[in-house]
Amino acid sequence: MSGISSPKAHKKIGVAVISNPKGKILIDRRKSDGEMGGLWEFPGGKIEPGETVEECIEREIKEELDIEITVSDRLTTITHDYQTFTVTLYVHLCQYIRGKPQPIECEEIQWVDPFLMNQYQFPQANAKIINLLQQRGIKQ
Ligand SMILES: Nc1nc2c([nH]c(=O)n2[C@H]2C[C@H](O)[C@@H](COP(=O)(O)OP(=O)(O)OP(=O)(O)O)O2)c(=O)[nH]1
Ligand SMILES: [Mg+2]
Repeated sequence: MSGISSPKAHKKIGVAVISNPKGKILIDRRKSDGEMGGLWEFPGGKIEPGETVEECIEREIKEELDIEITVSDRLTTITHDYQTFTVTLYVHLCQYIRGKPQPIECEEIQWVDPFLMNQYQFPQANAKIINLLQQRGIKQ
């Protein structure tokens, strides 16, 4: 044990669970070269200073996918410790309104049934989101 360790970065992320009228949810695959490369995620990104979570989600979805959505209730908030940083995901349910999703910042996009999400590889922090979506699916 030696040396001074600087605290881990803590990223605060607005995350959109966008559903369409068929009950499918939009996921995107992260670029293969970056952090968590090639993993699937729910679209979203870093909350900027002065921004609400809802504003962040609307902005990120326009920037990343160029579609129009409605941001509804918070589904959950998850804090997860990765090896090199900590992340808090502020996850909101959202409804797809219009526009064809464009893979502007990602590798690819898919609409998936929540019960088929186990076939996709997501970051560790996402397990709870997927469980919640599957529980909701059963209740409906
Ligand atoms: N968007 C999104 N990010 C997620 C999910 N699960 C998860 O662990 N993350 C992590 C991965 C990234 O470290 C971070 C989001 O980073 P980002 O790459 O979308 O955001 P950003 O461009 O604003 O951030 P950065 O490149 O400046 O670090 O949150 C998820 O489902 N969606
Ligand atoms: Mg992002």
